[in-house]
Amino acid sequence: MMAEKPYNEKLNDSKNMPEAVEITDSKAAFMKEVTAAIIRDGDKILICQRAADDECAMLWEFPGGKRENGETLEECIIREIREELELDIRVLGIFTKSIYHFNNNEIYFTLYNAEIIGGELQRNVHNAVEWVTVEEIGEYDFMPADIGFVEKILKERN
Ligand SMILES: Nc1nc2c([nH]c(=O)n2[C@H]2C[C@H](O)[C@@H](COP(=O)(O)OP(=O)(O)OP(=O)(O)O)O2)c(=O)[nH]1
Repeated sequence: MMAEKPYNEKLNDSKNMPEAVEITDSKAAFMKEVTAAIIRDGDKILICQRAADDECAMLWEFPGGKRENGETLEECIIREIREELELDIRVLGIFTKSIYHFNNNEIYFTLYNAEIIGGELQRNVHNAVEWVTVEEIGEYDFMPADIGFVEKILKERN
């Protein structure tokens, strides 16, 4: 059993990340594979605010969600973006992977770079969606697990 990590401990260690994680029933209760996307249009990035009645209400995030059984991580991000925003995306590559620990949970994140190839933006689950520049993104209150991602975006802006 892995020792519990402090709430805000983040690991951004892609070297140790497997491409996909086999989740057995005994692990499923505390381990999630989550995909999210940095969707860019010109110099803007699409960010989303979680709904008021949601886990982590009103914090900002990159759109995405949990992998379902039988789908790959790429299929997962394409499905989630379609469900949440009614956009069709093309995955351009992996921006980063990380493992985030909180309470007794582990989230295996894969954050993709993606571009829109179709659809009309709808807000099916979020409280708000905004297109922001890299200069503006630091002003938003992101989910704890995303703070490292935002820092990496800021660092790589040039
Ligand atoms: N989509 C997304 N989830 C994030 C981010 N940061 C972060 O900590 N999370 C967490 C919140 C959840 O515990 C988990 C994914 O949640 P979700 O609620 O979006 O997943 P889902 O669409 O599959 O949701 P559901 O069907 O279970 O309601 O990852 C992020 O940037 N994007």
